[in-house]
Amino acid sequence: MSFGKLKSARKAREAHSFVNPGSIPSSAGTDAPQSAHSPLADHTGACHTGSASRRDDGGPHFAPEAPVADSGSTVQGVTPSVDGQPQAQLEGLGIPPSQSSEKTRGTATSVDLHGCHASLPPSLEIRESSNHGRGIYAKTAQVAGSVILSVTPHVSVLSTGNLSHYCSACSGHPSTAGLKRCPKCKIVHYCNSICQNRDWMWHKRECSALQNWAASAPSSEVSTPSEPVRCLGRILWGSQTEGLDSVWATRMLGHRPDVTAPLTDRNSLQPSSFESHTHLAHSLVRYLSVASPQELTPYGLTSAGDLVDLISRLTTNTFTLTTPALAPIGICVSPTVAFANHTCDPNAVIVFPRPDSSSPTEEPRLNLVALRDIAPGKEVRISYVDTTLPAVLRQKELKEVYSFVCHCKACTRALPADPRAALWCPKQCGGICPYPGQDSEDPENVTRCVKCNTIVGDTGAVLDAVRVGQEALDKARSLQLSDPVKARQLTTNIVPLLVSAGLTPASHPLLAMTRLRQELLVETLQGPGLSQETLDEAIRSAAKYGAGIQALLPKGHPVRAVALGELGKLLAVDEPSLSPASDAAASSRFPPSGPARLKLAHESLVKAYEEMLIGFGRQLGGGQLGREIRDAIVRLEKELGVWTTGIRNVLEDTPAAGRKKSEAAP
Ligand SMILES: C[S@@+](CC[C@H](N)C(=O)[O-])C[C@H]1O[C@@H](n2cnc3c(N)ncnc32)[C@H](O)[C@@H]1O
Repeated sequence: MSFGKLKSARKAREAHSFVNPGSIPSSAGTDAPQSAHSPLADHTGACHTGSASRRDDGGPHFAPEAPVADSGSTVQGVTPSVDGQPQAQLEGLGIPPSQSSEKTRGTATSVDLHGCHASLPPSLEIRESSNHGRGIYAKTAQVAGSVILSVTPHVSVLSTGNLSHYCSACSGHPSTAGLKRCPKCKIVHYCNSICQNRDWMWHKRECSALQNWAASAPSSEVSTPSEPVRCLGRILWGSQTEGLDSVWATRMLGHRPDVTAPLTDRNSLQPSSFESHTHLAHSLVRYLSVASPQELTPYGLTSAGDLVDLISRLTTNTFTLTTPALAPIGICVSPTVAFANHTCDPNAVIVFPRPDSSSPTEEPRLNLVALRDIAPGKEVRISYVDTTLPAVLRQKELKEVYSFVCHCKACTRALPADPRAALWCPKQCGGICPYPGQDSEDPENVTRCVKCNTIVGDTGAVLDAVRVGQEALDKARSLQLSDPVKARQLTTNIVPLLVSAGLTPASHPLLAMTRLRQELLVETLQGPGLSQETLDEAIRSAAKYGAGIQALLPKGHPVRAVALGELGKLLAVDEPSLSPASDAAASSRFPPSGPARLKLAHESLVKAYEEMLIGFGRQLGGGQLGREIRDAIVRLEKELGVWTTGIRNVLEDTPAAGRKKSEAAP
């Protein structure tokens, strides 16, 4: 199989995360390119903002639905911008400090949506509970793999680094014809004039704002505003277009608490987020060319505080926009899906599968898919964070970004050891030991195998390895694009260190490091210098990552399906140098060579396809990725057939040839 097929999967870095709901990845400067949630986080991200839908005439407009809280991903991690705004201007905006406030919520039952969420099918309803507000509930049974809800997000924007690689209207990634650049701003790109015309209503005002921003940017690195800024721009211009009194705009901007009282405002901000929100507010006013808070009135905002409220809602209610293979490429807002609440053991996920049947004018299409059967009356829950992370890290993110403490079973259940934070038993009995506590000075700070009770000797060394691993992971991620060679070298050094410290493949940060290593190795395979050694090392990383993921995520989880698919694709790549059949060592080596390797590839791809039918929607055929995997299976079966036929011929020919020879002998 040719190598090109790998490319589509290669950047599916965190699969998990926010919606990706899971997420808007935390990225550095406000105006530095930001990525969405980590892919591993369950892709979930919700939004709190309003909704807009496309008109039949092709022009976008805001639907008459009110915005609601979204879940999912978020503009978390929006940090101070580097746009050159002097800090003193922050005070000038008069943004008030965070205060605590008490939220009152009704107890129980169905919520009157005031006709605001026409996109909600009859199989679902919104109910409100006393402890986590409104949520999506199944009215009828939902089977694992069924699409519970499918909507075109009201607003979606690409992350800055992806603006020239994906279409700003449909988020497509045309491989052959290439993308056409907007001749005016020279920043956004489209598949063709259909996509360009469809986006014009959104892009019209954005186009001049982008040009103004670039003209005043202090350097080329910050010549494009970050995606949260561009997303907010589209939301505000959209509110004006639709009318500030429209249901969408009023809910979006918090004008009508009778229709919806957004859960998130500046009062629920964590102190850690306040600075980043303030910087985002600064970037936004610059983008809108607003010189004072008074000039925000045409957008329905009466003060800088209103602006911070809006940013807070965006932060907790934005979903990560991903490719069909879960690579985060931007953010989007869907007020209806934003009703979905969080759990670390979700029964649903958000994906963007792009099935064969999809029309580019409806893409990007967000699909909420059931991961397991959901009985009538049960709440449909997604995860806002990467569920492969240990509870302590999940809780930290939920608190900082979404301002709540998760009390789900995965967070509260007293497990003897969570595989996300575990070591192998030092006696190698097959059991695992939980990570020791943080206080390595404490003589009582022991950890033991949950199976045979053996005590881990040097807990300090384990804690050191975990800390060094986390630092190296952060560093390698930050270098991934700018200096991939250095990033790869870091993974080469650190993975063995974590393994020798005893960490299991599913534990953090080893799992994430293995994944990053796989990505970086796959990058090097794209060029002409494909070596057997690098290919095999990429396969080993993919296999270890796959084993870790399978220990943590349920069957059918899209992240797990993608991991299996990537392993299968790597195994199916033509080997640059086949091991000679006589090489005795080759029979016990992983990965195997020749037909054994192809068989393994076939097994992985078939498993991946079965799981994709769940995670990416059975009625969508697993989406674009499912289609690709199915085609890869067919190609591989042909290839395996050739091998099998070749072997059969050799077996059949040998005695026959011998027979012929002896028959011919005088
Ligand atoms: C995207 S909204 C979800 C819809 C929200 N419940 C509402 O009524 O609008 C995200 C917010 O819902 C609340 N939430 C979601 N999941 C929760 C959970 N498991 N426990 C407590 N609060 C939760 C938090 O306030 C969070 O910031």
